[in-house]
Amino acid sequence: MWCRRLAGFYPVAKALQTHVVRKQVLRSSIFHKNVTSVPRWFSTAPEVNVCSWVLHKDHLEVFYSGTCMRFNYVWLRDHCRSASCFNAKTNQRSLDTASVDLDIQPAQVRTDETTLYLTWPDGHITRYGLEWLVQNSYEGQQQQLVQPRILWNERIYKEANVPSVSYLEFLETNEGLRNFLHNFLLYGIAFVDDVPATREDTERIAERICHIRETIYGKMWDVTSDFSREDTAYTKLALDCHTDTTYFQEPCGIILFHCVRHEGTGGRTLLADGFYAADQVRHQHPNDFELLSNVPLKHEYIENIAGNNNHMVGIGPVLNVYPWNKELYMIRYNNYDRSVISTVPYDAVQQWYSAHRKLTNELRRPENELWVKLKPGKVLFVDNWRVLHGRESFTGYRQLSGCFLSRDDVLNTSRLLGLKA
Ligand SMILES: C[N+](C)(C)CCCC[C@H](N)C(=O)O
Ligand SMILES: O=C(O)CCC(=O)C(=O)O
Ligand SMILES: [Fe+2]
Repeated sequence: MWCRRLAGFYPVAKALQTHVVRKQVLRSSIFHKNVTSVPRWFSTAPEVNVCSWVLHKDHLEVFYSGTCMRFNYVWLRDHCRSASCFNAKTNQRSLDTASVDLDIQPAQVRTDETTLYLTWPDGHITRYGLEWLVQNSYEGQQQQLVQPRILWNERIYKEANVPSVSYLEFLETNEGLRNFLHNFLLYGIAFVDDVPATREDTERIAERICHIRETIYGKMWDVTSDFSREDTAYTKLALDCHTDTTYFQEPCGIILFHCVRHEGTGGRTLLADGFYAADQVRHQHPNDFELLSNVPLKHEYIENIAGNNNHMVGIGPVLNVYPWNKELYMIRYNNYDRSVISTVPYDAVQQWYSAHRKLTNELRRPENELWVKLKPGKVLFVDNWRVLHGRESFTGYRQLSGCFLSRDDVLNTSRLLGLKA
């Protein structure tokens, strides 16, 4: 663990044991040339949320609310929330960061029960709420998920009995929409029932959340087996699980599928939680996980038919993780659209194929597959950055209406409804 815990760090423990309450002002003269840290801790209160801090040569170490945080001095100056540095109305920085001396150090530091006060050499005073610091420090962020989720296989998803929302609740109540988005964020899939089986009503459902992401497929699209586009999706063939638009630099965040007509057999939809599968790889074969998150790949879409001339290229690894907490945020997996691998030498290529195979094996485990038959009236939302979809081959006329949404926009609406997203 990066952060030194209370029990293991003597000066803090000692300060707490003896309930030392010292409100002191430290002058910058305590920075001795050969001393990298000042071996004295200062605490503000003997109670649970005691704050202790120590000035080091190049950072301020703050212990508060069970978290040991280290702050760079330029950062502390740059994030100043005073009226002259930050516009609280627009939430924008007014301070010109380039005007901050990169060797800046505070002239004075003190804390009380709730706040850290820093006085800078020019006399400017910065105040930080201690809770704000916990929330916004690197150490605090490492202990949090950007997006809390429930990873699932078939059993977990089915046992959760996640309710669908009805067309009317979804359109007419904020609670209906909020519950729907809550489940969608947790599981990466969600259903709206009783939707009139038309393109227009599917569009209405989409636009209840945000505006539609128009792409080379248009705003609303229909998938029929007419080979109207140069892609296997437009046939009756089975499709292995994949994410869509891997060949966009930013793959579409959300897909809506509404099977408005099917007269025939087969055509069930396959869903698999890519993050569940990737997490199995992370635990069982950490090096493979690492490789899949580091090797960038190209995906490509080329079509040349009347009215549709496109050449799209997207570059990025299969697994995308936030560097500070290793949380997965996007999987880019489409073996149909994966282009030439030319970004790594031959020996890494072998390892990459082996890692890719492990992920594929996880994705294809029958117990990880959720099969659903989409019927007219049921709209499926898929988090295309997380959940893979596929389909069984089919016979007869089948028409799938749908559209894409941008992830940013769906998260925006979710946040406005009070959800953590
Ligand atoms: C969903 N919609 C029918 C519009 C797109 C079909 C795109 C198929 C493509 N192979 C991909 O995976 O992106
Ligand atoms: O036909 C289907 O069920 C899905 C086709 C597909 O993968 C797509 O349209 O992206
Ligand atoms: Fe697809």
